[in-house]
Amino acid sequence: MSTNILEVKGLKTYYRTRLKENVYAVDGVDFVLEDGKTLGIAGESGSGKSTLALSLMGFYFPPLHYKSGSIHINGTDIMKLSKNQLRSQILGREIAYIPQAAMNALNPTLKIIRFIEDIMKVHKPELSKKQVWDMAAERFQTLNLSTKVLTSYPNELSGGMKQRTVIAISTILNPKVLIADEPTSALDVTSQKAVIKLMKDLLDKQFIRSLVFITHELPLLYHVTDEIVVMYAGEIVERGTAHQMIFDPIHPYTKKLMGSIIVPEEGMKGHKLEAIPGAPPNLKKVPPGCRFADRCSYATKDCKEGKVESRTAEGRLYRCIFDTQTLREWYRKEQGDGGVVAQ
Ligand SMILES: Nc1ncnc2c1ncn2[C@@H]1O[C@H](COP(=O)(O)OP(=O)(O)OP(=O)(O)O)[C@@H](O)[C@H]1O
Repeated sequence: MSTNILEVKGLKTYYRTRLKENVYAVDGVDFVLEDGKTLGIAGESGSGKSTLALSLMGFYFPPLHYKSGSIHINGTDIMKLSKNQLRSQILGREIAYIPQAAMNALNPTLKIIRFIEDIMKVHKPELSKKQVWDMAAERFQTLNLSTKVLTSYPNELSGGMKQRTVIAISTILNPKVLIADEPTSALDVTSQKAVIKLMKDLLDKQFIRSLVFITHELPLLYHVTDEIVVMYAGEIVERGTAHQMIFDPIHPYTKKLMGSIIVPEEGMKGHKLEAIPGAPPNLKKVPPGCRFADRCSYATKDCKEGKVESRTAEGRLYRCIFDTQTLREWYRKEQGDGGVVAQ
């Protein structure tokens, strides 16, 4: 029987700005991640991906606040834990998180081995310095990273190597889930591929069991994840298998997101490239109906005014008032309009 390593129900979190306004960045998110599975989270900048990641880790420090909902990590309700319990029992062991631009946050005055020693001092204090070195060297070798990296300073490493090193350090305790926020952004294509390969190696060698990979580049997820969710304005608007989401998106936003990609990935052929007109709604005051309605060419009065619930069809979930048949019919009529097909 499969178990859920991550279970999120009705999660709402928000930022309280200095002007005392609330930004509803994660606004009623539900999803589960089964043990052994990989999940991609995609969406435009500002859709709430990073806030969702921070929220999942229980990182509630002003201006970020928890409003409601539950987060279970491997069966534990993390909202019931103290900050200390969260740090000693969950973070690093059950779940590890690599924030955006983590590679640039490494203290430049410390050699890489020092970061690993610091983790071990907290989690495995019984290990000697030599044992920590041997363990780190073995792990780096297994992941095809040179052990020379361990004695290097962060600034001596290239961007791609720094990112792979951060990933290796963050997973040294074999967490069950790794949440990686934009781990490939700001890297050249070769380095991006090396990072993806490293993620796959971590999964294959069971150093991690599950992965949540966040990116604004939806097609990249095809190579690493079983399923993808697309976020828009703080909500999940569609969830399906990676293949469904990339080759047969149903929600008009996912469809447009795929149509706006600049560099189609291997195995995909881009159609007419088209930017998504307009901008996402202001998350301080979200519209009552579908949040994408103002940018959607199919939107009606009902979309703008009525509450739009998630619905399931063909094993996927999407938030739109139209059924899949109607949407597909419209897409067929506009064929060539921003779709992506398998080559
Ligand atoms: N510290 C903050 N204070 C107030 N609002 C914030 C803060 N950080 C983010 N936000 C707002 O929360 C919303 C969600 O932002 P978030 O960074 O989670 O989006 P994202 O999808 O991860 O975007 P990106 O890909 O650019 O990181 C946005 O409207 C953003 O402006």
